[in-house]
Amino acid sequence: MKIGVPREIKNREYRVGMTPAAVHELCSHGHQVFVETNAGSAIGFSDNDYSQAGAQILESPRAVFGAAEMIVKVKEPQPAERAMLTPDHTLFTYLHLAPDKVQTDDLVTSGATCIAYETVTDRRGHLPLLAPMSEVAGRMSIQAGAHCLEKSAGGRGVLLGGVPGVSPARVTVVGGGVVGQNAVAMAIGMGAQVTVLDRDMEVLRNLDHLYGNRISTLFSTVRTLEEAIIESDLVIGSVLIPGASAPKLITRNMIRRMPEGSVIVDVAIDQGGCTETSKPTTHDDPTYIVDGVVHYCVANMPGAVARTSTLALNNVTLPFVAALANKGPVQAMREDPHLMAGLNVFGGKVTYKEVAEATGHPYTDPESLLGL
Ligand SMILES: NC(=O)C1=CN([C@@H]2O[C@H](COP(=O)(O)OP(=O)(O)OC[C@H]3O[C@@H](n4cnc5c(N)ncnc54)[C@H](O)[C@@H]3O)[C@@H](O)[C@H]2O)C=CC1
Ligand SMILES: CC(=O)C(=O)O
Ligand SMILES: [Mg+2]
Repeated sequence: MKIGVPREIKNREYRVGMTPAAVHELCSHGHQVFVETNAGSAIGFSDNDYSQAGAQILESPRAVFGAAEMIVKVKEPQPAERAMLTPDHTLFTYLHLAPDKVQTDDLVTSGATCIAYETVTDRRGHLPLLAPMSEVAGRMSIQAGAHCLEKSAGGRGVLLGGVPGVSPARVTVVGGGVVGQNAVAMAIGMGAQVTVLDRDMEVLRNLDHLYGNRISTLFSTVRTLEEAIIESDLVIGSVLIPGASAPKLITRNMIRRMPEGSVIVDVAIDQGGCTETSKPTTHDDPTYIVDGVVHYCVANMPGAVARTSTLALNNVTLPFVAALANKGPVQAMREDPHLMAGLNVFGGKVTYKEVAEATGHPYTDPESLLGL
């Protein structure tokens, strides 16, 4: 198969869809890989590294899209990239379609086969292609939050760990999944006082087992959430209902009652955000203030630590890229229901229920389309 790796064009996005090691693996299976010039140069993967791995370097995104049958990326395709997609393309990348009707409409119009990393599943029902970026974003969320709590960033001037004789900051993590668990680990490491809310008792039991009375766990209801939020210095928004728009659990009324200069890091912003006041921001301009509360809502947080993130992402995507290339996308999905769970748009039809519901497109069952 002919595989294309364009340079990412989202704001401050330095990750790349395939590392030279991944390219080498694909080429050794007999595939052809086309990499856009400088696709990885910002994180130490030069054009020469890719050439030595067996790739052909092309000068423009148009040349890559023109040469390739499958496009392997990191972030959702931007408008200029969507305009280059055709029914002959398979697109394998993060998509986050539910809160993004415009992108969904464009992918439907393109006729391409669009497989979203974030809805591919595994045997345990987890999301293996989202997990490494959630690990990164969860760890970063506490770093970002600690910085936003500083006065110069608009925060209330609180140190997460406090000092002897002065209480530590109160950190509330809403959603104890992969982002949440990594945020908890960092917040504890920095000496904060941590509360985690979730609706899955197994998640809360595991956290309790790990940290005992170092943290508080709360079953998430409107009441417990409200009580925790209004007392927090730092809130991490990390809920997810796979494929769906994030529920707006944290209301404007709760935010109004938080202390002046407190901080919300809404990691769930890529699915639309879990507060009523969240809107996506960029690494260039990551925060804004509503009712005295600093909001950090960067939708591609792992892009800031792009080398670590690219290596972590390739560890999990490579087996799927290889299966798609070796078998062809339709056969690969027929043989693997977990890969098929990633199919969001196919031949002009929306094949993921939550995306169809959120964007007003009719839903088509992927099994029927793939002839199962
Ligand atoms: N902004 C960024 O750069 C990045 C954002 N993310 C996003 O972070 C979000 C979280 O991802 P993961 O931790 O991997 O998901 P996950 O599925 O591992 O965890 C989500 C948790 O939310 C919980 N939850 C669902 N409804 C809830 C409710 N009403 N109250 C409390 N908890 C509830 C679930 O039980 C689950 O434990 C996703 O939207 C993901 O796309 C991930 C990586 C990077
Ligand atoms: C998951 C995601 O949105 C990211 O890594 O940018
Ligand atoms: Mg206030």
